[in-house]
Amino acid sequence: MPRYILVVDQGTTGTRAVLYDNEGRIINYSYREHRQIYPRPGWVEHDPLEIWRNTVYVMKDAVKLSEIDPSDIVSVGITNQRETTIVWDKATGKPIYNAIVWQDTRTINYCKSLIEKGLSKFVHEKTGLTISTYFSASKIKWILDNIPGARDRAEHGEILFGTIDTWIIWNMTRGTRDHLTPDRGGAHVIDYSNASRTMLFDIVNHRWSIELLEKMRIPYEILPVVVPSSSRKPYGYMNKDILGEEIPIHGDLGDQQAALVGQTCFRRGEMKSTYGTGTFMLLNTGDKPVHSSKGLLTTIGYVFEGYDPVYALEGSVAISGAAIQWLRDNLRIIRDPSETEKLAGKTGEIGSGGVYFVPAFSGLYAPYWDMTARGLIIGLTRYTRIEHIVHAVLEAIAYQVRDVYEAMIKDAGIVINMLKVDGGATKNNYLMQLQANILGIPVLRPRNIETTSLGAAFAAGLGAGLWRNIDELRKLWVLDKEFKPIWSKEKREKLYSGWRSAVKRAMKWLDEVGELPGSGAYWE
Ligand SMILES: Nc1ncnc2c1ncn2[C@@H]1O[C@H](COP(=O)(O)OP(=O)(O)O)[C@@H](O)[C@H]1O
Ligand SMILES: O=P(O)(O)OC[C@H](O)CO
Repeated sequence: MPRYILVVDQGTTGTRAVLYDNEGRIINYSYREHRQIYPRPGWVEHDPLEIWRNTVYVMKDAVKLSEIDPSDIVSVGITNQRETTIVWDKATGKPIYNAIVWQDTRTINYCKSLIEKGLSKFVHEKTGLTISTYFSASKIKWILDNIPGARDRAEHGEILFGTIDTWIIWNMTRGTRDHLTPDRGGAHVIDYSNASRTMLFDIVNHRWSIELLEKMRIPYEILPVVVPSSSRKPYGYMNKDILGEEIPIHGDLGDQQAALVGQTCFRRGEMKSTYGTGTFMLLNTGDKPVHSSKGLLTTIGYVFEGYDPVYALEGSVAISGAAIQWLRDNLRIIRDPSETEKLAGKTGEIGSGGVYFVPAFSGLYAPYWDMTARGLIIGLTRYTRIEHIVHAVLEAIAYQVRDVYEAMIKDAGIVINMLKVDGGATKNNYLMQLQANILGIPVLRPRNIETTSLGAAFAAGLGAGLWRNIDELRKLWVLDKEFKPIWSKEKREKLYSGWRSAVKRAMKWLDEVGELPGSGAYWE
């Protein structure tokens, strides 16, 4: 009898439902983009109800396209853009505010105040994170402080907080009876990997940090229950109204941790880089957290029932594929991301012609962690054409990975001699070749670049007993193409040092110029 796993991969740009068989092969998938809402400079929101509607649509569509019987789906796995924050009414299911997206920088002044109060060391030791607008904590606080009545309702248990996985699982199980939190209207859960991105979770003792909740005045009552990323007991069952069958949900992972799993980086020292809206490089550091001194985050990789927890060092880059979207949506110089490959290819030996693009749209994340940096294009001359700028945008994606790679080898003290890559932007062969040239090591792309959804399928399938252990999963990774570096060391280092100079100029921009008319991005 055929047996399938249905995965929902809810990303920053869009939502994908993918059906996998028990060999880890994609049977079919469906995808839908959602609106990016920018109410002010630096603010980024999504409509949670639109995301839920899209989730239902893509699940139904993927099942229809696959022509399978939903009763053959043994489990559902969820993976999601992390940190993005939703607070909703437990009774009506209505969000009390839009989802505040991980890239949103409205809480910059609040985060600065936490740093000024000397909380950086405490936060880093407890949560593994650097105080930043990036994580959920300051976003929750913004909603509680700014939406009338929210704090009071939170204290009375009327509203719930969740990251996107929480929101989707709650909606999937809403109205069903057999789930982990019967008093909350649906399964109100978050897995360890997602919890470790809230800046409220104690990653050593595996519990919500009461000290941090008190310091930020966030009521415990609104927090979800933390569950294993792969669980034998389902968190709940998807409501029969959705696909006509009640299907158990056994897997939940933040998308970057899911990609680590999908790339089968199960051993200490194994690493991957995922190129989606942002780029995220994760290194498996085994069952103990490694604290970084070079601007990397320490995070929970995954917690699979029956295994030791796995920690990771993470280099997060906020803007990579998003810069391509910006070329398409804001500058309108391309119609489709794939055009960048051809345009950049036109430049030949000239490359970007001395142009650098620093996409600090949400400040700079790893390894710089500068919330006050803003984007720039530098090195322009009258010679510069669209293709040089496009080239500089692709280079920026690759240079940011080099920055993180440098921090990774220094922090972890290991030799890294190849990089496994995945995510939407890795379709771009030109970008992958640039990446190998800029790193000076081979770049390996697997046949399935939807590694994020594959990781969630592995988590759900392990929980449901479709696969017996992680060794079975390792065999399912298949190489598509290896990109070998071809630049000389001299060329590589010269161009990279130009990048470092460009980054320096983008840093501290808001500190230097203050708030300019029209740039109003702050929440006081
Ligand atoms: N051929 C391409 N070249 C460069 N970037 C691309 C290409 N195709 C897609 N992208 C970028 O990849 C991103 C989508 O990848 P995906 O893995 O689906 O992201 P997410 O999970 O963040 O939604 C978009 O930001 C898009 O601009
Ligand atoms: O939506 P993605 O794939 O760019 O991933 C977003 C990350 O999870 C943010 O931390």
